[in-house]
Amino acid sequence: MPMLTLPTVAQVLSGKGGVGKSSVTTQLALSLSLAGHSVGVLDVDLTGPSMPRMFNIEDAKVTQAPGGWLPVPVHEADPAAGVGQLRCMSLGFLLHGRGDAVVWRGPKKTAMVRQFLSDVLWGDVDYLLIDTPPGTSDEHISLAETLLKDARPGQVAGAVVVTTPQAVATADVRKELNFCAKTGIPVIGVVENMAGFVCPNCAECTNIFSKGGGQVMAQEFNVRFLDAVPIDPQFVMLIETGGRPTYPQGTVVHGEDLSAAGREVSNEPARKDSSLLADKYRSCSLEPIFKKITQDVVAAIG
Ligand SMILES: Nc1ncnc2c1ncn2[C@@H]1O[C@H](COP(=O)(O)OP(=O)(O)OP(=O)(O)O)[C@@H](O)[C@H]1O
Ligand code: SF4
Repeated sequence: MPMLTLPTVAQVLSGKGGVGKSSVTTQLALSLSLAGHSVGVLDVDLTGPSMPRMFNIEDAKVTQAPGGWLPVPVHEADPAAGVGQLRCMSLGFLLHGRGDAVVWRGPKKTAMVRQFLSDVLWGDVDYLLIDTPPGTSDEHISLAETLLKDARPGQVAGAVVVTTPQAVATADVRKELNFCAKTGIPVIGVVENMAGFVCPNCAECTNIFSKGGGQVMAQEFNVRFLDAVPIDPQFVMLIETGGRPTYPQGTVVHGEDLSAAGREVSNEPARKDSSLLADKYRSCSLEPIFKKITQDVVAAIG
């Protein structure tokens, strides 16, 4: 296999499922692109690809061009506004239906990961973020083998490791940090996600999943602690709907409050440029935290 021509690569990893890897990947990508960088996101969560939904580009199709696949644009660059382009590649775009199950054995997953790393035409992208499935499965081993064997020196920036604070999560995430050490993947830092819930009414912080577990783990492994990200109901909506328009607060039809469940306005024409997502991201209370995490990641990558 020839040397990879990828831009700087950072993987988002966690030994535990559901801790927010895909959410963190999405926010890092938006934060980087809104800071003017050109960004690619590769979704190697082959059995549960969530990037197309999170970016609100579920119905997009990947185009085959001479030399490889063209990734799907999330938004285009807008130099006047200081915004860089954002592109995404996911197996989700290649499946026939949204509910299709991917039941593949290891060799097929390995082949797909290698193909994603070599055959996607990212173009002029500054950073490539890779969203991974939980654990240390076939996808992780194939990624590590391919990147460390075929990448140029310095091309693989390392891993952002996501955990939630409680011991049951950090126990699994410790295994991921040991995996990084064994395979030689540098750890950029640890994000402690879902660290407390700040009440929107009284600003009281309740530590639903305990607190500080990610920070303690980072100290133990002598790696950078990037930040703690609280639980934010507005953020769930942003991630769940991919920025799609939802009914405004207090929309009651036939006695049903459509805004309460964050129901989407289905007849609203789709905004192809996903600028809605960027707008909602900017107004989310977690934006300053992700902005700081992104700056620290960029500083660490150098
Ligand atoms: N800080 C947060 N505040 C509120 N909700 C969050 C936060 N982080 C993640 N979530 C929500 O938690 C759920 C799981 O997040 P996500 O899909 O990013 O996790 P994951 O680790 O990628 O999952 P998987 O292991 O299935 O790939 C999503 O519904 C997301 O909206
Ligand atoms: S103090 Fe508790 S009950 Fe009161 S508004 Fe805040 S979270 Fe809700």
